[in-house]
Amino acid sequence: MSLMSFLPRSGDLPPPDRTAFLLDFDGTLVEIAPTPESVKVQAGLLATLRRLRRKCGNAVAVISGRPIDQIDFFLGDVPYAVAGEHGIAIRRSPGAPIQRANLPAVPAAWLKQADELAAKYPGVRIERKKAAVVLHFRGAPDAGPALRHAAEAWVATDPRFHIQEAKMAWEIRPAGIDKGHAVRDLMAAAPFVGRYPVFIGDDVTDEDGIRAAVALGGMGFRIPRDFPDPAAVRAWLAALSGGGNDVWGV
Ligand SMILES: O=P(O)(O)OC[C@H]1O[C@H](O[C@H]2O[C@H](CO)[C@@H](O)[C@H](O)[C@H]2O)[C@H](O)[C@@H](O)[C@@H]1O
Repeated sequence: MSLMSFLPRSGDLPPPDRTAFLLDFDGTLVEIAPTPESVKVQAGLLATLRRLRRKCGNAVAVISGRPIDQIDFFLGDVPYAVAGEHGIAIRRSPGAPIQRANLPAVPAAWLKQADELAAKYPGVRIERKKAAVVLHFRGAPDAGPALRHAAEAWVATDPRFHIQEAKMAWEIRPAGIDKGHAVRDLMAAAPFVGRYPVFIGDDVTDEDGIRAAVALGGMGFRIPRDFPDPAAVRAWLAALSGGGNDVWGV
């Protein structure tokens, strides 16, 4: 497939000094892997993001469901800003303090039951975050409905929490903050403020970011609707980062 055949309306982008990139991580910049820790950052991605940052006056952020320290592990200080845990934690620039929304912790009883479910269904992984717990069933697909059933029973007792549908996973987390919040927060300050936001994601949680980018007058793209896969996103960003300022070289 040629580069041009999958480019989503790139000609509509304003020049680099007026555009900001807000990028999801799993399934967008990197391919989905069997476990959260086994994702591979493809050769060239870091160089592409560095070039894009230079070209766009630093207006490049990663907005992930992962905690910020995991994004740091995979991408270092390459993104200028990082939002983690679907917007609960935000770091506005490299080295800046992380700002966390004040949200309730997942009840200890739910965490205990989650561990019991993992023991009952080999292959199920429990990922704990500061304000959430993720029930991963990529290693045990048949356990998905039972895990969902348990999660629904939990949130039915406490309306402060909801279930975030994810890829082969159910995430139980506090309601009220989503990736749209992260987009609005980052876009309110330099170097993002006043720019045209371009959000790229692949999952249900990214729809909040896409809606927010569009509401701010920008664009949102979703894999596989607009790009076939993360390789296509990386190729597009690489072309933009290397192109001329007039038409972004693509
Ligand atoms: O918002 P994202 O950056 O897309 O993060 C979403 C979740 O990604 C991770 O889980 C997903 O990716 C794993 C690695 O490819 C995969 O094994 C798993 O099945 C997926 O659900 C991460 O573990 C979660 O914390 C993120 O919320």
